Amino acid sequence: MAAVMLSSGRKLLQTRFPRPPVRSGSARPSGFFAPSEGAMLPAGSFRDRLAFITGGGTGLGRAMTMVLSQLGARCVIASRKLDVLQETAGEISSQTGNQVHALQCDVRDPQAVARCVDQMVALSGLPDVIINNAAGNFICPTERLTPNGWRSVTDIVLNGTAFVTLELGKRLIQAQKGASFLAITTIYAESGSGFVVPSAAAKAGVEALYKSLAAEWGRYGHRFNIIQPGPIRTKGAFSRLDPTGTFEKSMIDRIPTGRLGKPAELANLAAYLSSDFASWMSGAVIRFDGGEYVSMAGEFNELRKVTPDQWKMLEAMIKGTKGS
Ligand SMILES: CCCCCCCCCCC/C=C\C=C\C(=O)SCCNC(=O)CCNC(=O)[C@H](O)C(C)(C)COP(=O)(O)OP(=O)(O)OC[C@H]1O[C@@H](n2cnc3c(N)ncnc32)[C@H](O)[C@@H]1OP(=O)(O)O
Ligand SMILES: NC(=O)C1=CN([C@@H]2O[C@H](COP(=O)(O)OP(=O)(O)OC[C@H]3O[C@@H](n4cnc5c(N)ncnc54)[C@H](OP(=O)(O)O)[C@@H]3O)[C@@H](O)[C@H]2O)C=CC1
Repeated sequence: MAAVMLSSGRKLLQTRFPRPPVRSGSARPSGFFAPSEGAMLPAGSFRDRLAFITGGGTGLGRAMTMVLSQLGARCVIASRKLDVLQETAGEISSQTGNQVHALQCDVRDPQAVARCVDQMVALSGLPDVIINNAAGNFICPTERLTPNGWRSVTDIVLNGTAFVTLELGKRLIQAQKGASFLAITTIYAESGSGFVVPSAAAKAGVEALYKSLAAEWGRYGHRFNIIQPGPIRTKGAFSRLDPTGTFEKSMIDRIPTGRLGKPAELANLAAYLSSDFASWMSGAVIRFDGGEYVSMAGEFNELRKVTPDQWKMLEAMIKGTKGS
């Protein structure tokens, strides 16, 4: 705690500062921002709730399924690879004691989505929580992209999210059941980004879809929110976006909190947004990136590299300038 003193000597307020780095002499900001893992919400927050998570077998989808299951939810995870889903479902349910069902579903195919929802309804009913997390992506100069390459990403990300949302939305409306919809996009959905253009275009489309439905379907008891994660190590993402590992250090260097995110951190935010604690939250777009986006955006942020001695010199030069 640090007190701010007024000139009168009176204490104005007390501010809590993050703990200093553990390693003395370390200049890495990550020491200030240690991740907390473990479920953040009270136990039982999702008791009697059913959650449907696309791409729930791997990476961030797996982490979100784990936290929801720890908090009492029954979960259904769906993607193309049934063996991967079944392994994850078995591991999570044996740890949490709550049911996790694995259903094969290619979200690019609206009929497959309808069949998957039929199977979920037969097993457990309609969901209270829907997380559109499935995605495809790869780095590629846009002039090298084929129409099929474009389709392979946009079909999963934009059409897949739309097919899942339409299928479940219509059935929930028919059943007069409210639900929380969450989409996982990315920070460049807002800025755009070269070299991942199909993903940028599709994720921007997902954001428009979810913001639009937040306005239109609130009357049916549906909330729609979006998380834009920054870099979080998963095999699926890093093997396709930094296959040689060359860019990781420069990426971490531009993140003000000095580290990558952790799947469990993202999962806690997703659980909060999907929970009753967030029942007044709809249409929100939450950037969750350790500060990477603003760090890349600010024109002067590279001045972090200027040393104190260099600042002395710069200040003298600036102050020595007379006139315009
Ligand atoms: C300064 C650099 C910083 C680097 C930072 C690194 C880390 C950054 C982390 C931050 C990440 C931010 C956002 C992340 C968003 C994500 O979505 S990550 C999730 C990634 N996960 C996945 O992609 C999993 C699923 N993916 C797949 O299944 C496949 O990759 C694919 C291609 C999307 C779909 O598979 P499939 O349908 O089987 O498709 P294919 O038949 O294999 O291919 C279809 C067409 O696409 C062409 N293609 C495929 N790969 C490439 C490539 N690498 N380059 C060019 N073209 C490619 C393929 O040739 C096919 O087209 P044609 O038939 O015309 O040949
Ligand atoms: N990791 C990161 O740094 C970031 C990730 N994100 C987003 O987070 C989410 C999860 O990514 P991450 O966990 O890293 O990567 P993964 O590759 O692990 O996750 C992608 C998931 O999507 C599933 N999937 C792909 N295609 C389809 C399909 N046609 N139908 C159904 N499911 C499909 C995959 O399963 P299967 O192969 O079995 O179909 C896989 O489980 C994505 O939306 C991604 O865009 C955003 C920003 C940063």
